[in-house]
Order: sequence, then C-alpha cells, then structure tokens
Amino acid sequence: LISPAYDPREPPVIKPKIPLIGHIISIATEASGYYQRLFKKYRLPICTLPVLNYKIYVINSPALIAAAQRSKTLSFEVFIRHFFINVIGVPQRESAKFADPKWLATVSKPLAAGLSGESLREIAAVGLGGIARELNAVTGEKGVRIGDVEGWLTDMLSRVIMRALYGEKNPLSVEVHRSIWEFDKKIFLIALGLAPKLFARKALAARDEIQKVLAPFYLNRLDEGEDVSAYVRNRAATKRATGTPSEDLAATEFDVAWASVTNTTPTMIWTFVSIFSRPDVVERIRTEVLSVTTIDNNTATIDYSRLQEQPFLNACWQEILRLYNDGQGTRFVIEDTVLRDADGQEYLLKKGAVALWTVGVSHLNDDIWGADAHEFRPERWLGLSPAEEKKQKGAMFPFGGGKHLCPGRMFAAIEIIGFVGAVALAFEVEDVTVPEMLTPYPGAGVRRWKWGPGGPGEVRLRRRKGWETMEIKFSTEGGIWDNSK
Ligand code: HEM
Repeated sequence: LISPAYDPREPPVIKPKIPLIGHIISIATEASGYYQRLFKKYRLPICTLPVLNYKIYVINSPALIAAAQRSKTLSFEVFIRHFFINVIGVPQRESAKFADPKWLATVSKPLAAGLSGESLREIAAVGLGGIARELNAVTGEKGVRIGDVEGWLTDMLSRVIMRALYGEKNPLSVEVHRSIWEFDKKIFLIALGLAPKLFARKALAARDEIQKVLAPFYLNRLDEGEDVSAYVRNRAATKRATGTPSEDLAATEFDVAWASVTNTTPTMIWTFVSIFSRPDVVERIRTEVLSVTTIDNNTATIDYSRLQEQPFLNACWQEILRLYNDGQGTRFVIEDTVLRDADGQEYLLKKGAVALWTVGVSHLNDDIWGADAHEFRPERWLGLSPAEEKKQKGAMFPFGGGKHLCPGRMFAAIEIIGFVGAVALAFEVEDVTVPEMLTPYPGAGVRRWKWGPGGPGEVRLRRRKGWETMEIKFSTEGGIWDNSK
C-alpha cells in the first residue's frame, strides 16, 4: 500500500533490506559510500531506490550523468531555493524571489561572467600575486616548520581568495573566515532540518558571525570598489537592481565566501600532499615550471599562461580531481523524463522523484580506469589516443556539468596549479605524508581524510639552494586558460 508503483521502463529497483526506510538509513550513515557499495554489488548504470512512497534514482553511468546534467526537466533550482532559505538563512522578505526561475537566472549570470574572460584574468593576476607574496615571505635556507599543514594551506588560501574576491577592503580576516568550516561540516544536517538549533548550534552561530562581519561591506557599498572582483561587484549590483536592499546582501551573498573555498581548500590539501610526498613527481613538475620561468637578477617570473599547458602538471591536476572529488549532483524530476545511455538503452524517470549521482562512482570505476583506479597515477592522462581521451574525460565530473557547471573551476585550477608550481620551483618540502581518503561530509564535494596515528606530522618548507632570496612572480600576459566557452 505504501510502496510506489513502477513502470517497467523505469530503472531497475533495488529493494532495501529493512523495508521502506532501509535505504535512507544507509544514505544517512554511509553518505556517498553507500552508492559506491551499491554500484560494486549490482554494477547497474542506473537504479531506483524506494524510500517510503518516494523514489530516488541513482545514476552511475557517465553518459546518463551527462544526460541528467543537460536535461531541462531535471531541476536543481528547487534545491538552490531550499539551500538559500534554510541553510544560508536569507531574510524572509528575500526568500520568495528564490522561487522565481527568471530571477534566479538573472542573478546567476554575473557568476559565470565574473569568472571568465577578462574578469578571470584580472582575478587570476590578483590571486597569483597573493600566492607569490605568501611564498616570498618564506626565505633563507632554514625555511619554516609547519606543524599543521592543513591549517597552513587553509589559512593561506582564505587570505589569497578573499583578497582576490573582495579587494583591499576585504572584511573577512582569516580568523573570521575560519568559521566557515564550522558551518560547512553541518550543512547537510541544517538542510534536512533535523533540529539544527540543537545539533548545529555552532554551525549556525558561525554562519551568523560571518554574515555580521560582511554586513558593513555591503551597507557601505564597498562592493563597488574598483579593486573588488567583477564576480562580487556585479552580483551585488544585479541583486540591488532587482530590489534587494544593501542590508540583505550580506546574507544573500554569503554563498560567495563559502562556495569559493569549500571545495577548493580540500582539493589544495590533496594536491599538496599527493605531489610533495613523491620526489619523482616534484622533479618532473620542477622541470616543467623551470621551462616557463624567466630569471632576471633576483626575480623569477613564472609565465602562468604557459604553465597551465604543461602536460605532466596537468596530468597531476586531472588525477587529483579524479581521485579525490566525490561531489554529488541532486535534481528534482519536474516532468516525466527519458534518459538515454551510451548503448542506446532508455530509462524513464517519473515526475516527483529525486535523481542523484555521486561522481566517485564514475571516477573510480575500474571498467573505465583499470585495476589501479584507486591509485594516484598521473601517467594515465599522458599519450592518450583521441578515443581514450574522450572516454576518460567523459567519465570525469569534478565540476558538475550542463547549466550548473561550476563557474569557479578555472579560478580554483589557477590558484592550486600556480601554488604547487611555485613551491616545486623554489622550495624543498620534506616529511609530507598522504592521509587515508574517506567519503566526503554528506553534501560536500571533496573527500575528507584521516591522518595516521602521528597526525600530519611536521612538514618542513625551505628554499632550494640558489633560491634562498629569489623573489617569485607570476605573469598572466599570455592569457589565462579559459574553457568557459
Ligand atoms: C576545486 C574546486 C571546486 C570544485 C571541485 C567545485 C565543484 C562544483 C560543482 C560540482 C558544482 C555543481 C553542483 C551541481 O551541479 O549540483 C559547483 C557549482 C558552483 N561553484 Fe564550484 N567548485 C570549485 C570551486 C569553486 C570556486 C573557486 C568558486 C567561486 C569562486 C565556485 C563557485 C561555484 C558556484 C557559484 C556554483 C553554482 C553554479 C550554479 O548553480 O549555476 N566553485 N562547483
């Protein structure tokens, strides 16, 4: 009586061991690990999980994920709305706007525009300048000992990214911005509405604190400053033009301070440990960076426009995105929808159900990547035939796809590739270990980690011989890799 009815054209049904609620218990306890486990057991391109009288379609095949991302009848908007109202906590007078798809489309435009073309080059130049400043502060043969490599990278990125986004008058100091992680950990719980005031008290307080600090920035129209990124400036201007008062902007623009670091920071941490724990990998990257660096007296200028084209560094970047990204896409089926797989097989998704995918299934699928799918092996990206490249790239979804493709993907790549490139060039990094990879927090896009019994240990960062006082710079004059078209 309670279970939903099925059309034979719908994806195969996997019944839960505990009737009605078994799947939801597994999703709550195992997060994305549950979808991996189901895929290993059943190897289905797509399946249906009944939960009470609802259906969840879990999509595993790369071609079906891509079709779902392109589909106009699988909607993300309903989740965006829920996120802003219940998780970000926009003021009630603003909340009705989030139900209007036209308004959402209008205020989304500045996101992609602010992070592509000339705006991207501007923000990249500021970001890379920030990275150079951070590294130039570490001089001399002895260098520094870093007791908390995670905290060091997190704070560094926060300083660099917040400055690049909000300009010189950036209100979010590192100390304030650290609270973002308190919020980030509990997003899923707040989104589910499971007594967040009780179970996510600290997360809600962290969110409110950041919004309070952001408020004078918008109230005093500092967002209109010339050195503020087009991303922040134009988004606030578009919202004001649609009637959002300045006093509401700190809340409705809170996602800027969060989305720019929430996936970028863990990706930076995985990139750093994956590269600097492997001397042979560092050596190959160093050779590539040297080949695009001009040394004049005591200044080494890295030509970022050419750095971004270096094959091995790029292979490492793809490999890190493949291994450590496990983001989840979630869509609401607003009309009956047919998705077609690569083999032509069609599946019917019924109106009112939820469709989701977790990209780790595709990123670690041994049918696609081979028996060493769980290993860091950048070489798998080198010397590919066009058909092999198509197959591998077609199975990668680190930044989503379709209408909601991440607009910040190029900026994230610039920060991370620029940073590890410059470190490889001018520094020796010792005692780096790679933690065990875990599933992400529910709702997060990148895997968490678990250090061994001694924790991350102490990492030493010191200048290479001959580079003790060399000033590092970046040039972006040759243009910035921009795959936004
Ligand atoms: C390695 C770093 C990053 C990863 C892995 C990542 C991943 C993603 C993914 C998977 C989505 C799509 C979600 C979906 O379709 O369900 C997304 C959307 C988004 N990302 Fe990123 N992101 C990263 C960095 C950034 C940065 C640096 C920014 C901003 C400066 C940013 C801003 C956004 C925004 C605004 C959206 C929403 C787009 C929309 O709904 O149309 N991201 N990101």
